[in-house]
Amino acid sequence: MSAFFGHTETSSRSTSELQRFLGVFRYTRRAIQLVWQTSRRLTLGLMLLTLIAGVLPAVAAWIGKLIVDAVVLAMQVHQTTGLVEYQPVLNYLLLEALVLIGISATQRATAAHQALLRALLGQKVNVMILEKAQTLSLAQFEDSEFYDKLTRARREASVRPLALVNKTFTLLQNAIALASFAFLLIQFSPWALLLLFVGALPVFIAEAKFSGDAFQIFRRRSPETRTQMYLETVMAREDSIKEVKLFQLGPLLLNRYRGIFDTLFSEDRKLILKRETWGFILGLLGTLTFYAAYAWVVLETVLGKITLGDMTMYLLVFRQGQTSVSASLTSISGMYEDNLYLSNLYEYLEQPVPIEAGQLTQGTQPGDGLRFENVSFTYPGARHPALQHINLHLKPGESLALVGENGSGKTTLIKLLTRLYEPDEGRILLDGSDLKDWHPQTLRERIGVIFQDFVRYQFLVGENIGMGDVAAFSEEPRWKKAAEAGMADDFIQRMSQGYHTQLGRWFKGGQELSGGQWQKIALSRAFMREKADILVLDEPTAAMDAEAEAQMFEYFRQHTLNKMAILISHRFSTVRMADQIIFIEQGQILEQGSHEQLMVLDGRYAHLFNLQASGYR
Ligand SMILES: Nc1ncnc2c1ncn2[C@@H]1O[C@H](COP(=O)(O)OP(=O)(O)OP(=O)(O)O)[C@@H](O)[C@H]1O
Repeated sequence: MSAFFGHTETSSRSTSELQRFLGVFRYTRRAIQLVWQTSRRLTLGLMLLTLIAGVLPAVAAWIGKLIVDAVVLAMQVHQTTGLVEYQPVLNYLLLEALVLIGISATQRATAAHQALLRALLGQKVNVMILEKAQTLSLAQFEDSEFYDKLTRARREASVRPLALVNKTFTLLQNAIALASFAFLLIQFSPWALLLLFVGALPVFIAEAKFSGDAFQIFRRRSPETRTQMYLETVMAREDSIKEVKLFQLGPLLLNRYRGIFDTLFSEDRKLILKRETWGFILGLLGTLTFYAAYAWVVLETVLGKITLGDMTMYLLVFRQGQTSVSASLTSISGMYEDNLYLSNLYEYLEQPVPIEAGQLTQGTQPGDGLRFENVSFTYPGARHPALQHINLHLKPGESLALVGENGSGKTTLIKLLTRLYEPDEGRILLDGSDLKDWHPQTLRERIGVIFQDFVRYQFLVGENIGMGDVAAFSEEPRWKKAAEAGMADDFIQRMSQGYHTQLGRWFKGGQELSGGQWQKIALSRAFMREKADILVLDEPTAAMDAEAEAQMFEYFRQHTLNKMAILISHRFSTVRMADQIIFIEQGQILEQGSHEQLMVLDGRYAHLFNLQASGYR
């Protein structure tokens, strides 16, 4: 045994191991609650079937005994009197057949209940996972440890709650069956009962140990599993296959994919072989105890202490009892495993959600606009700050352009403004009040943002635009108005089904758009937000031709008279149109002012502007 467990355990250690083992069952109650909430009728049905299925085998064994005894009696009667008494035996046979039909009907009904519950529960848990995802912050999604938790929860947890409940019921069923077998067996000898339990114990201990190991492996390897999933996506998705083909990345990626599998598989193989070998060896103990009991019962029958009917019954009861004990113990160790997996689901569901406690729907100085006061921010885990001591003021009706090299912090500034992250230092004020104090809903309604990596929804063209304002998601006249502003109306009109054309390649009849066309869709989405008075465009025009970009920005300025507009662009021909320009370098404001002021300053902005202008000449 010590080779199996690797070391001898001290008693205090075994106590804490036992506590840990029992502690893991705490999710059983919650899983049952979850199943109960999913469907009371099905859960009750399942419980009832469990009870019936628990009692019927003992009844069948009891009738079996009556049949044999009736046969023996009939044989004796026939030998002594010559009479043939079929009737009692036939009656018992009929009864036994009915009980067996009952058993098979309960099995089918149980399977049907389980299948229905599985579908309902899978959906419920998936919705819970997705609902929770909506409440989490962007920073949580970017944290790889948290992301692992989410992946683990999504992969396994939707089937685990039902598995756990099924096992709980199986345990209950086996416990009932065992109680009824025990009732019959104890009349033979209490020792036989003890033998029954002792024979099954080693298998159980092995099972519990190995399921714990399997879970630890599952948990530890989730980064590898995630890499596998990622490689599958890269090699089999339409948006990456282009590059994979042209760069001939297939073999390289496949090799990496195979490599991960090989490492994981060799670990799996070790565990499987160990599990099954020990299962067999320890299972032998069970077989041995069965044959010991067999010999004992046979001996008692030969000695005439019990009838032939009793012998058949006891043997049947002992064998089925043994199956029930090992099934119960396997259920328990399986429950242990399911509980471990479920702990993962609940760890995810109980992940603290950032509290957005603000209540303001109006600022203390309406009309003051947007202010950054000494704002600094470092990404979690990053060594250098992404933004440092940012100060700016943008009044209603003004436009601001952010320029700077790649990675200088422009998008980060927008992420802070939209509260996807909180500043580490300083404050961001809207109409005189800290963004933190604003009601999140009001704030979201006031800000319209299109990021450079905006989402290309595989929905209808119109819906892609409608996404900009969920309240008007399906309002066709609004789609059109926004599309006109975003310069998308022309090409949409020319599409096969106009605003009802399906976009993307995922679904039947979907049409793909060019990069610039997608950007026009994204821009139109921004124009859907009629109520928003802060409009942010983070390089949404990079794929458009220069003329379209200038035209768009001009339109944008005209239609955002009392609004605040923030634009990130690498094109100085557009940037120059903004009232205020901020040049950011390595997270700090290097230069700030209007185009004219910055040109007079003759610094970095003027240098880059002239560089680009000479390129155009
Ligand atoms: N989610 C993130 N986690 C950690 N660091 C990040 C994250 N996003 C950006 N950074 C880092 O913060 C810095 C600023 O990035 P940001 O995206 O704000 O640059 P940018 O000025 O918008 O660049 P570009 O012109 O390329 O869009 C960069 O050094 C980048 O590596």
